[in-house]
Amino acid sequence: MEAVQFSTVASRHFSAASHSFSTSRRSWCCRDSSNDARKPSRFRSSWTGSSSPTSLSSRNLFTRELWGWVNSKSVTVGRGTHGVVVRAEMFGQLTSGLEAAWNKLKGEEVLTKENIVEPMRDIRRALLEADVSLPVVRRFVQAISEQAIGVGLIRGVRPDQQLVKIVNDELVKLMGGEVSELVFAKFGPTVILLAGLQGVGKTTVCAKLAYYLKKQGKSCMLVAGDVYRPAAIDQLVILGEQVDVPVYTAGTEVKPSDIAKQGLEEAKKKNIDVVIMDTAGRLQIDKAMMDELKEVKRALNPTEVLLVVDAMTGQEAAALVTTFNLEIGITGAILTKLDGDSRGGAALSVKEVSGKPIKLVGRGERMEDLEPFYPNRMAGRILGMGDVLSFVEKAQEVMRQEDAEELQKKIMSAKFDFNDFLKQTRAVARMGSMTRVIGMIPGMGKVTPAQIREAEKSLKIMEAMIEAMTPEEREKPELLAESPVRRKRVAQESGKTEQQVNQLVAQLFQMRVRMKNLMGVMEGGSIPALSNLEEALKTEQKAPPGTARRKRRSESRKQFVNSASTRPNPRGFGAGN
Ligand SMILES: Nc1nc2c(ncn2[C@@H]2O[C@H](COP(=O)(O)OP(=O)(O)OP(=O)(O)O)[C@@H](O)[C@H]2O)c(=O)[nH]1
Repeated sequence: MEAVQFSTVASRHFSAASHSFSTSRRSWCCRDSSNDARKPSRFRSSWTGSSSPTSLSSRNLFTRELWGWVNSKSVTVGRGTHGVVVRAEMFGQLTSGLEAAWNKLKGEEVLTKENIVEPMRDIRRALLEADVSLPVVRRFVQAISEQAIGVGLIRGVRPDQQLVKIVNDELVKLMGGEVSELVFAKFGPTVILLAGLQGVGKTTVCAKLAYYLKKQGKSCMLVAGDVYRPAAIDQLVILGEQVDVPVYTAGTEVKPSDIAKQGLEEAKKKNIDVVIMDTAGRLQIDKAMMDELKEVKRALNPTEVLLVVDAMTGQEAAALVTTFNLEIGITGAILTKLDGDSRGGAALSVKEVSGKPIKLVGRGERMEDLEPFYPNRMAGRILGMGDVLSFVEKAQEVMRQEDAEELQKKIMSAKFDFNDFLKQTRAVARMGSMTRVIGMIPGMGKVTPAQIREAEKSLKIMEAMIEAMTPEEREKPELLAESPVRRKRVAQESGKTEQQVNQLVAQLFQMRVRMKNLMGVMEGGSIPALSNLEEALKTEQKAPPGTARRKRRSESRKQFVNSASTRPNPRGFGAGN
């Protein structure tokens, strides 16, 4: 068998051969699927030939190949039909609990309200056992169920894999979505105040953080503010030496807020970039500790106030973050001891319960064991299903491309109907907020938030009217164009005015012509086509009043006449029937 590295030939020639991913060899193997003979040159010719890699058939092949990949015996994704079990080391119990949920869906064709009941119960149980707080679990399961029922069928993707993807995306959201970066002061030293209960790893985090920031080229200074445990000062000095960072100490007789002020002055004199202040912990929250922290905070005016919490305390960690935030005001949390026997409750609950992000995580006792908290990586680890996730993402991408191609055909033949309209609007909604989507369209940079809000409102109104149409009317808008009675019915059923329905129908016909024209401009390539599109948009905007519109109107009329099986009433919308 001709084995090649995926990164080289196979990546470019993906759909020309069938692939299997062997985890033991960590390389991609390509085999000509139509002919077992080993003919690497044939792969090349099929891709340098006339058939475009983006043609519909090649994409179908691509989907099939991916399907083969993820189902091949050598792929290690979960138990049962996939063969070997891969379980994330971290949160092992949670991972196997969730695995039970996917397994319940084996053999199902689609996700339905009925067949997700059991998996949802498993997900709920797994999260509760991981010590995730109950309200968080409730919201999470609710969100998953809603999406699972509403999700469309993706060709080649099994329902259990779809569910894995939905759970993954929700887990990422639950943990805050994006990485929450540390904030640095614009002028003078950045001050990071660390707080937390006894033994959670504060002192260790001080040094780890200095080590982490030093690697980013920042000079650091540690300030020893734990005056109640003399050993804590010594510990900080030793750790400071270990990471080669100066430590400011003033003994145990000085008030922590004074130590803070003196330390900060010293750092300013030395032009230090970041000052990290260690504070005393307590066995549990008490008023004296909170008052002292408030005083230190006032003295330092810190850029970041980070609460250090122990991951092994589960949802208790989330409750602590909430309390500290209410009492002293914090900017985020650092979760330590994630390398230990933590069940996941803390990582999953902190953001949702307290509203404050986990900024960093400690995963060991060594100085280098501190890293940013990546919600997506964490979700991946919890699920232990990297292969399935990337497969579903790729399949979704392929589906989007196929959709786009079908859409393109409809646009070119001016057959774009209300079903397409609804489908496209919903697809856009799935891509994220309107602001984000608009931001990706060339020439749309100057759209104001107010305009976007208006557009979102209009889309909702349009959706309501389209939903009140019969399937036949959606497919053949001509029926509505010809019949005021139908339009009146749609208006009544959707709770909108007849004028709004008339406008919507008229807009669809105008849209058909405009899109056909623009698609014509875009044909022929990607990058030049994009600039052509921008040019076309600009020309449309610049055209003297009346010219473009007149041209569009006449084309719109022509198109309308062509597309209607019977001609609409020449008196136009609103004329009696
Ligand atoms: N396994 C593991 N151990 C850690 C981690 N972070 C800290 N520790 C250990 O936890 C213990 C307590 O850490 P300290 O830094 O002394 O905790 P502290 O919060 O400063 O404690 P007090 O000074 O008593 O308030 C030490 O043995 C550390 O080595 C971590 O991420 N993983």
